[in-house]
Amino acid sequence: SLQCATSDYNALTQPQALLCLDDDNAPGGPPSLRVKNGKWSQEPFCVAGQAKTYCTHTTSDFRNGHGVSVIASREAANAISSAFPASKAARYISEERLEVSRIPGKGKGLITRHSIQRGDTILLDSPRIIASAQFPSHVSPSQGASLFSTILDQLPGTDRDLLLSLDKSISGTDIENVMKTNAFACQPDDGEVGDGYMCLFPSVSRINHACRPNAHARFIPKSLLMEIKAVRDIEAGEEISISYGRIDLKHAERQRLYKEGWNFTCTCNSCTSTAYEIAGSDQRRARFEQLRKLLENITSETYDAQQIVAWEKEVMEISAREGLDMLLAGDYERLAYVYAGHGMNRDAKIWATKAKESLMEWTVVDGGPGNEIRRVEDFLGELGG
Ligand SMILES: C[S@@+](CC[C@H](N)C(=O)[O-])C[C@H]1O[C@@H](n2cnc3c(N)ncnc32)[C@H](O)[C@@H]1O
Repeated sequence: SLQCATSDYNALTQPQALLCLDDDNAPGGPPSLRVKNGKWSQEPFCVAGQAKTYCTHTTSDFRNGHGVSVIASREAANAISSAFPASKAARYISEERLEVSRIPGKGKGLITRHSIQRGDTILLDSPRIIASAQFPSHVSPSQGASLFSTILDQLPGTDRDLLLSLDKSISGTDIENVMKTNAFACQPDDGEVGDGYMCLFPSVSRINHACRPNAHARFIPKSLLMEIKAVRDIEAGEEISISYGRIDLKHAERQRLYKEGWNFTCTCNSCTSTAYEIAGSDQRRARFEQLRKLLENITSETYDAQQIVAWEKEVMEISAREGLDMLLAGDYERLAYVYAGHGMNRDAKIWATKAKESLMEWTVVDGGPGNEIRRVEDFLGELGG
C-alpha cells in the first residue's frame, strides 16, 4: 500500500507529482520514496496546451530491456500503461534472421534471410514512443519540441541512439522528423480519453511501403505491440514490405497519398511497372470499388441473390489478381447471409467460417475491436456450427 502526499506543483512545467512512502518495504529497511504509479521511472515533464496538459511518461523497463515514452494527458497515459503486463508477457519473435540493407531508390529496407510462410508473424515490435496525435495542434511548436526532446532524454541511451538513427525524410527537429517519417497511427486503449496516437516502432520503421506488399501490419491494443504478418510465402533474400495506406487505391491516388503524406515518390514494383500494366490494374481496382458500392447499397427492394453471388465472384477474382484478399471478410459474410436466406445452411456455414478466419487473420486482434467477430460467431451459432 502507498501513502501519498502532494508535492509542490507548478502547473506549467510539472505535473502534480505524488510522493509516496512505499510501506510494502517495511519492516526491514527504511521505506523508499518513489513517484506514485511505479510504471513510470522518470519524472513527468508537462506543458499546458490549449485544452489539456500533456506530459511525458517514461519507463525504462518496458519489454526486453527497452523503454517506452508516452506523450499524453496523465489519465490517458496511466490507462495506456495498464497494457504493460501483457506487453511483457507477449511472446518473443527473434529478429536475428532479418537484416537492414540498402535498397535502390528507397534508402534502407528490411530483408529476410530465411523463407517465411503465409500467415507467419515476421516481427512483433515494441513501441518506444506513443504520442497523442492531437497534442501537436494543441501546444505551441516550441512546447511540442520540448516534449519530444524530453522523451528522447528520458529514454534509455540504446533506445535514443536507435531512434535517432532512423530515416528522416520530412522536416522538424531530428526526433520530430523521425516521428513524421516513421510513426504509425495506432489506437491504444486510453480509457475514456479517446485520442488517436502515433506510435514509433524501430524495427517496423525499416520496412518500406509497397502498393502490393508481402506483409501486413496490425497494432495489438492489448499489448501495445505491432505485428507484421506475411500475406504470402516470402523467399529468403526478399525485402519485407507493407502498405502505409489503404491497399485498394489506384495508381494516381497512391502516388498523391505518399507524396503528400510521407514526402516520397513511390517506386514499388506496382508503381514502376509498364503503363499498360498500371492501366489494367487501375481498371480492375475501379471495378472493385464500383462492385463494393453496389453490394453495400443493396436494399430489400433491390435484393437479387443471383446478382449478389455473381458480383461477389467478380470481387474475389479481382482481389486475387490485385492482392486484396485481406479485405474480403465482409464479402464472405454477405454470401453467408445470402445462402442462409435460401436455406442453404451448409454453404452459409462455409462462408461464415471464411469470414471469421479472415477477420482473425488480418483484422481483429486480441483486445482489438471485436464487434464483427462476435456478429459472425453469433451467426455461426445460429447455423448450428
Ligand atoms: C518508414 S521509412 C522506411 C525505411 C527507410 N527507407 C529507411 O531507410 O529507414 C519511410 C521512408 O522510406 C522511403 N520509402 C518507403 N517506401 C518507399 C517506396 N515504396 N518508394 C520510395 N521510397 C520509399 C521514404 O523515404 C519514406 O519516407
